[in-house]
Amino acid sequence: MLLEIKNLFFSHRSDQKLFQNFNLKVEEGKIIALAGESGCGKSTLLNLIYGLLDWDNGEIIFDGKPILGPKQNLVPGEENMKLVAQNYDLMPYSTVADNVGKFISNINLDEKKEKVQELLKVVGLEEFEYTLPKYLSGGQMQRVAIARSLSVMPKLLLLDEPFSNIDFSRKIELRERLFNYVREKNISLIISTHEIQEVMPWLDQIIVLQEGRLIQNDNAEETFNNPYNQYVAALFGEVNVFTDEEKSNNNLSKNFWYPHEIKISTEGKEVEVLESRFAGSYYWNKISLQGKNLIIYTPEKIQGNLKIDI
Ligand SMILES: Nc1ncnc2c1ncn2[C@@H]1O[C@H](COP(=O)(O)OP(=O)(O)OP(=O)(O)O)[C@@H](O)[C@H]1O
Repeated sequence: MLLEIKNLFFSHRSDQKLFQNFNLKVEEGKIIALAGESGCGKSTLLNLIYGLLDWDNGEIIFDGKPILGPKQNLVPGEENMKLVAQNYDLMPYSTVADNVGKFISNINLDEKKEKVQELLKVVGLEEFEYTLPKYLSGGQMQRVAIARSLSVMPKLLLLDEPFSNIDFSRKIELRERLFNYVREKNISLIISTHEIQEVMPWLDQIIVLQEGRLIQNDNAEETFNNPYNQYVAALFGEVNVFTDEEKSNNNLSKNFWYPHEIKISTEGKEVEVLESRFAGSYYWNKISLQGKNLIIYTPEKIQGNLKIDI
């Protein structure tokens, strides 16, 4: 096991109960998303794993050794682990290349230069090699910090919202190159995100936190298809929720239905279309099933009274 958290208790303040007897095991070589709504404890958990916070009770074991908080370990951080936090901590008077190469040994300068080039390519910053961080955008600085963290070939890389400042088209390129790179180098990755859809295709596992509790820990498909509760389902976007009573009254197989799962059909339950709006690659529709409003996506605009398959 690469990482094991055992019976961890931690709160930022005495009136807060964030992690209460928290347990987690992470195997080597996995790409894992740490998901959950804002404030659920994602950044805190990454900081705990990296040894930046002192916890009240419990253990964090990384690569067979206990992680120590700042009270016991004056220079936080582990040799085989890197954290890219939301502040990127770049050296302001050094170029992008020097920042990326900060942790790479100077013994073989040609090799170092090659490695820096390779990493700049992964994050798409080849043209900014000689630029100083102050001339970079927030998203570019974030990418420099990611490249620097990869330079040491950590066994475990912790990325806190790595795409938060990066625009959509760049994000698509970056995520593919980044995930392929860590996979190729067998670097385990824990990436915190509240945009789970953005990283889904690359994930081995999703860990869902709700107010400091681990409520689901499954592969992406299982988490999507069998969300533990409404909170988990809602991480994937809009969701229609049926109570147990509504589920049995309507003879449904499950409580949570994503909009794309409910289809217009020639036979089925009668519904009234309340709204139908263009949403790009689909129409977003609000329909009423015996007074219960549902959201469904359709390829065409719909109206009037129709039937649905659910
Ligand atoms: N230094 C701190 N002192 C006191 N409370 C804190 C501190 N840092 C975080 N918190 C609180 O702890 C809880 C968890 O915060 P954390 O930043 O870990 O959440 P998060 O899931 O990473 O949120 P986001 O997605 O918005 O980054 C929140 O309620 C937050 O207000």
